[in-house]
Amino acid sequence: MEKILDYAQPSLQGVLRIPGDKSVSHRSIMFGAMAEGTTTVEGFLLSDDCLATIDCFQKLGVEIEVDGENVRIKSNGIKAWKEPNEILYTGNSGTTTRLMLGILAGSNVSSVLIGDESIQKRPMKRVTDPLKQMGAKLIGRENGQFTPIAVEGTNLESIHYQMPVASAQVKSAILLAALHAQGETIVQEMETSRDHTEKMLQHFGADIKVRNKTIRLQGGQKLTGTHVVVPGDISSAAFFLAAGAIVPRSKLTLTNVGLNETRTGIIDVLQAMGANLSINDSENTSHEEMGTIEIETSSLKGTEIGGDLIPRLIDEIPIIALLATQAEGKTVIKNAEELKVKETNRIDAVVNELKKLGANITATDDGMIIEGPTPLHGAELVTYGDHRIGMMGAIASLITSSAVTLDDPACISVSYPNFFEQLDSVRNS
Ligand SMILES: O=C(O)C1=C[C@@H](OP(=O)(O)O)[C@@H](O)[C@H](O)C1
Ligand SMILES: C=C(OP(=O)(O)O)C(=O)O
Repeated sequence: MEKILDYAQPSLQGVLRIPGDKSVSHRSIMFGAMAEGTTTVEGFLLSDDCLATIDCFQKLGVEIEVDGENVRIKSNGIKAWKEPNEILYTGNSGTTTRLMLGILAGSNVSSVLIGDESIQKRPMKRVTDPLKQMGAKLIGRENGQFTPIAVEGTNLESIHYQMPVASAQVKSAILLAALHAQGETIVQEMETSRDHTEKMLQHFGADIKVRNKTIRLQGGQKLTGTHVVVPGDISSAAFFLAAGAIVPRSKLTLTNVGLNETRTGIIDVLQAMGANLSINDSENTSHEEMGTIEIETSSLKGTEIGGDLIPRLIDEIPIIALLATQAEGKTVIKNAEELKVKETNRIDAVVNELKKLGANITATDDGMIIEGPTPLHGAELVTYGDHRIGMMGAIASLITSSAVTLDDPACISVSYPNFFEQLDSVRNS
């Protein structure tokens, strides 16, 4: 059902505790299911994508109890999983689909993976190709390019793999397969992508070496159940960082924000644009860095975003584009062609929807160019079923001169189920 967002010149004030990181939440379940013993998770993100991951492992016979944001996983390790008698449904989640392929390849069960309409269009060959080189038995639509994909768990060999694309999902699928393969696997990245898998492997007791964008992992290592504290998701925080910067008379404090440096590109961009923000990174209860960020209404200037910054903010580009519409001068986003294979083609979706609001924005082959500042007006926006496009539209509505209609606000629960509740809690008027 559509949602009409009609806010009369609001300001934003208050404190928000940012909900759990989606990438770390997925991995906490996956690692807990592969490990021997009990794993307890604190701050788990109860979003549609992460619930899809839980559902897949429950179908594999892993005992998982969810009590609010606390999750308990009991497993006797990957060899104890049972063959699922149902298809594993990965919903809208690229992370679930791609990482599961790596994990299942080295298990001793046979299974079939399928996702929603968006997942069925997203490229899987980037994962199935290296996994097949490791000996994985995978059969997917169009030669392993798309789901549904059937996986027959088998004994895997190690691989020396030069990543052709900066993708943490590809890297993680290979590393998780490598854990159950024979010999040492080496993965070389062109640009450093998020390293939650590497950090969590260490946290669960594995020996992994990372140096100069080269990762080495010896196969046959056992993981041991442990306690995981999930930091808040900086990709979710990004929407409120942007809102705090562009909505007049605003000041927001965001607590519990994950500050892993492979994810903090949004902070670098806000600083380059001249935003009024401060970070206190003294909270230290997780194996991942976390802290509090304060942001105030800011005068922004355009900036250039490309190169190795892109993987550090890939999911934040929709909201950065909105920021850029309010910045003085030109913002150029380049080397971001990966946006075309996300939940939807995010270059086209961002450009189409921001244009409807009156933005001066042009799509390029590998990104977009935005000229600002431009006053924005209301319009009927399409989310394309993409949570990040939906949240970009909702934040834009805080500064539009008239109402914004979102066709499918429900898609936001893929990563941020309490987004509107949190927005209402800091919004005056
Ligand atoms: O590994 C992960 O948890 C993710 C990796 C990124 O995707 P790619 O690996 O396709 O870049 C990111 O866009 C996605 O939201 C989550
Ligand atoms: C791209 C995203 O997630 P996934 O690839 O897991 O669907 C995202 O959350 O923006």
